[in-house]
Amino acid sequence: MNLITFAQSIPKAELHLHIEGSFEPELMFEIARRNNIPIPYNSINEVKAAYNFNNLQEFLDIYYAGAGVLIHKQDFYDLTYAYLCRAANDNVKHVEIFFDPQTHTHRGISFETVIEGILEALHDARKNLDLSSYLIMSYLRHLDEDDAIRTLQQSLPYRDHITAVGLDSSELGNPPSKFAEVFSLSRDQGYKLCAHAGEEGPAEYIWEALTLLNVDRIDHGNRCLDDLKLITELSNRQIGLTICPLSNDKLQVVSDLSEHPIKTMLEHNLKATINSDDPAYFGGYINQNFTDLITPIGLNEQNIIQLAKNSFQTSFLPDTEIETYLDMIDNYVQLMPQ
Ligand SMILES: Nc1ncnc2[nH]cnc12
Ligand SMILES: [Zn+2]
Repeated sequence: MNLITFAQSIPKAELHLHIEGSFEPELMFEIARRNNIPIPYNSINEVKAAYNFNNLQEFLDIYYAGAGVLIHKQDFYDLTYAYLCRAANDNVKHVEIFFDPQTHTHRGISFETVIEGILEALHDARKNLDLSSYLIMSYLRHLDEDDAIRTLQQSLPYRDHITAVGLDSSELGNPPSKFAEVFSLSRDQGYKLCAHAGEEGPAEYIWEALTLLNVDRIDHGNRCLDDLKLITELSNRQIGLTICPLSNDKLQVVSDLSEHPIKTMLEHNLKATINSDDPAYFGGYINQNFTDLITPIGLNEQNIIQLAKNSFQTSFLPDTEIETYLDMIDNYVQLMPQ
């Protein structure tokens, strides 16, 4: 079996996926049409041509505009179910999905509409696709902390359906320290914690996420490699890093995929994982992220096995379920044809 097929077929978890970032242009056109919302593009090709970004903010401007056509519970259901089908097709067994409630509540869409559409799709995928899933509610860091606290309060009726909270959007100038209180309140509610840090922001933001927010996992974290002490801390504590190679390439976090640091991270014993972030905008889902790295950085079979194991080991699943998935990977490796 060649390495590409090996990476595509290995059981894996996806831990860094913004549901709004899985909005394919075809579905965007369809939902815009049925909701009677004009969009500033004449064709799918015109949309795709606009997906050319010099940095995170240029992407976010287009991403928030795209999310603006989502109005009804059915829209959120369709968006989520479409992603889950693609994930299952990539041999993803468990997903931990971000949603950005404030992106929608600020447009007058209720928290209930958003979450109920998403939860119904997650439920159907458990049944129809045998796909396990958790939901992560992400606070928008370009807004203030009081807004995040109001969002936390809105989430409480759904407490049992949300596993963790996250922190995303424009990183530079919006350090984790701005959100220390809402993260502490979220932990009091029993939510697990993660935060985007060190994507465009400095290693210092990763320290803040660890020491001021007390996160269980870091999203991205690329810039940890600038700080030897931080590498040691992350490695000693085996903190998960949800790395997104195609995102890093498209947002110019790395100059070229051949410069991608994930292999170096594994060499430092960091718990790196591969994820797709916003696959509709960055050119591919999780398997594309694996396979596009194989040649440019020389990802080998052992690296692929390690990345797949890391994805379950750093998930929010209970230990017994993690063990079951690790056994599934071992069986897959043992039984694969040479
Ligand atoms: N890569 C990313 N970084 C920060 N916020 C995001 N929201 C969606 N994708 C994001
Ligand atoms: Zn992200």
